Amino acid sequence: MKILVLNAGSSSIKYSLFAMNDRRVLLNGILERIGESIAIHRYHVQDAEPVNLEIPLANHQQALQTLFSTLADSGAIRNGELACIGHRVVHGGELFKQPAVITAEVIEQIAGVIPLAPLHNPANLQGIKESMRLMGNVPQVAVFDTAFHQTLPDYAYRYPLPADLYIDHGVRRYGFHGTSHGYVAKQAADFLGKPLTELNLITLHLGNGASACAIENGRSVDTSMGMTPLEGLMMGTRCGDIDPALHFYLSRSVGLSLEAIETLLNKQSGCKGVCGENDMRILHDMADAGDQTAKLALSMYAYRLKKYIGAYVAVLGRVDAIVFTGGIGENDSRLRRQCCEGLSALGIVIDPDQNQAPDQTCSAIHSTDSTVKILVINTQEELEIAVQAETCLDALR
Ligand SMILES: Nc1ncnc2c1ncn2[C@@H]1O[C@H](COP(=O)(O)OP(=O)(O)O)[C@@H](O)[C@H]1O
Ligand SMILES: CC(=O)OP(=O)(O)O
Ligand SMILES: [Mg+2]
Repeated sequence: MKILVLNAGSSSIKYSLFAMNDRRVLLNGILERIGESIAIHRYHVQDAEPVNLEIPLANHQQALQTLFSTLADSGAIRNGELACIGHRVVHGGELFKQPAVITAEVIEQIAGVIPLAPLHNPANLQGIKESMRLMGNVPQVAVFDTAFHQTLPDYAYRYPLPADLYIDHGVRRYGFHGTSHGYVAKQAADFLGKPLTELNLITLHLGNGASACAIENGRSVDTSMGMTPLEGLMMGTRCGDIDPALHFYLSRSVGLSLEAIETLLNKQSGCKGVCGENDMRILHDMADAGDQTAKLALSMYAYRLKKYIGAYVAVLGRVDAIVFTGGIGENDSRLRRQCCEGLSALGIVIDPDQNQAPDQTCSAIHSTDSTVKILVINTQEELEIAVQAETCLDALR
């Protein structure tokens, strides 16, 4: 059985094809810069050389046509072998606590939460609609970033705002990256040899978008992202936590429109805003060369992360392990060291040598006197989406 997973963003589509019997990646790729004059298609068929092409892709329809013909040409699936397409959907509101087989009603429900996720859900939906059109005979399943956090208690998910904004308009914390937080939590349980239902974890998903999650007995009880993926940690281009009154000031005194503020806080802030770059590798190179703005951005990133670690220790009381994941969490040893520095009073102590070069899939980087285990785990969001899509379809059979 083979499952294709699509992660459609506003200007890119990431995809992976899995053989579910041994969970092997048969083909994966990314179509980037969709809608710009020249788009890029990078893909890798198992056992072949990676391919990097520049091609015109005016829209998602053309991008998906390219994807499906690449799939056909690769020989990775023969007639009827594709059991399912799993789609990442960023926002499921309060409607989706589990993955859902896509029907006209589900499409309508996903469209219904577009106002809560105007930067994400439209692209996810476009990916769904186009693949329904091109591959209508293949069952399709939506897997939601928000679903894992539907276990938050009300005092964690409500904002201190008038109640009708929640009741009538759905204004609350939803949280994101749930597929990743849930996946690394299961991996941590396997690694530690304990049932997940007996573990308290702080999981830190640090990629371009970044979020922290407090997991109590295997269930998400708090998370740093909010109604949208803008709240919480400082990120590559997003500001994270900020004084909400800033918006009034930016509007009244700086003269920015609502759209300009939205773009500023989502795309021009975070590391990029502070030092002009959002790739952590470049930030470190700049800082090593003496750039003060990059040093400041790195210090701010680590400091804000450390505050969330402290907050979630308080939320959980007992913490079995902290898990670093995502491109930054998995690769950036200096950042990991910096955000754990000075936390020995909380029982959190990194081993400098173990921290240098952790194993790719899962490894422990805490010192022997650390009461809290510190793990680096390679997240596999696409594989987890495939597994959840498979489970969702099996439940219907
Ligand atoms: N070796 C590395 N050292 C530091 N940061 C890294 C390294 N490799 C990747 N990263 C960072 O990972 C981030 C992207 O993470 P990723 O999880 O791939 O993002 P996405 O949210 O797009 O899935 C980038 O900021 C990149 O700089
Ligand atoms: C929800 C979100 O922030 O996703 P990403 O990290 O893929 O941007
Ligand atoms: Mg990622």
